[in-house]
Amino acid sequence: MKRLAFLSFSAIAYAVFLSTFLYLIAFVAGLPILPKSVDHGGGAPVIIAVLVDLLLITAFALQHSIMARPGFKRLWTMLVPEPIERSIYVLAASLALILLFMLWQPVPDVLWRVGGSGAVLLWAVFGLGWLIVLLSTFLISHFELFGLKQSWDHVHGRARRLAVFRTPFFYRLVRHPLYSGFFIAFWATPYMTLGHLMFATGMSTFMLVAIRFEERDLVGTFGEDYVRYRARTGMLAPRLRRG
Ligand SMILES: C[S@@+](CC[C@H](N)C(=O)[O-])C[C@H]1O[C@@H](n2cnc3c(N)ncnc32)[C@H](O)[C@@H]1O
Repeated sequence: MKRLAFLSFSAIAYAVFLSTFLYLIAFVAGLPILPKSVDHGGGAPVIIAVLVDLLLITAFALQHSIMARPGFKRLWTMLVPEPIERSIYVLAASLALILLFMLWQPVPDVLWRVGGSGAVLLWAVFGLGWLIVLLSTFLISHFELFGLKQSWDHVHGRARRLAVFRTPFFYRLVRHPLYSGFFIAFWATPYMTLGHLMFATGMSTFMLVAIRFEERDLVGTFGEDYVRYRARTGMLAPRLRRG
């Protein structure tokens, strides 16, 4: 019974994540039909908008960075059941994003506006970024990344498996293709406002910091395999020269 309750919780967390992820795509695209997007809804004075937006990005970054650390997970799983620890993380990350969507204050000053075929090209790059994000989650292990696999295994009485070092497809060339996809999706736009620039800059800074922490953990987990991989692979873009 408890196992099924865990699985239901993980399924709900996954559904919340999926809805949040889809909303994020529309939010960054600035779709005017949304109640709130990076460019629509709200109307605070610029200084208030900048402060609120920076706080929202910082809250998201802190939630993500703290809850992903092995030390935090060790302490946290003394309080919460291990099979749903990842689902709680996924739910917390989604809630931090929902908070950002709700309270985001657009700063509508336009920095660039591209029309015609340039706009089509930029939208295509934007779509490609999201596709890379989604594909990368499946390359690493989509259902494990979003907590479903852990509670599924628990229902079937399977012991928790150790992390496996993988370098499939994009990962052969780039160590963090999922983040590369986010970089592309956040920056490729035919209509860049000051608010969007703040969002893209804040999230990009967070990802660069997150990579430092993640790589430290990955070296701790996979040791020399990861050190050698790091030496031969690009961080966010493929290396042009081998060395
Ligand atoms: C949100 S994913 C991001 C993965 C990577 N930073 C990227 O941008 O593609 C984070 C999880 O992926 C795992 N991970 C990252 N690189 C990995 C690899 N080469 N093999 C296995 N797991 C990896 C980390 O341990 C962490 O649990």
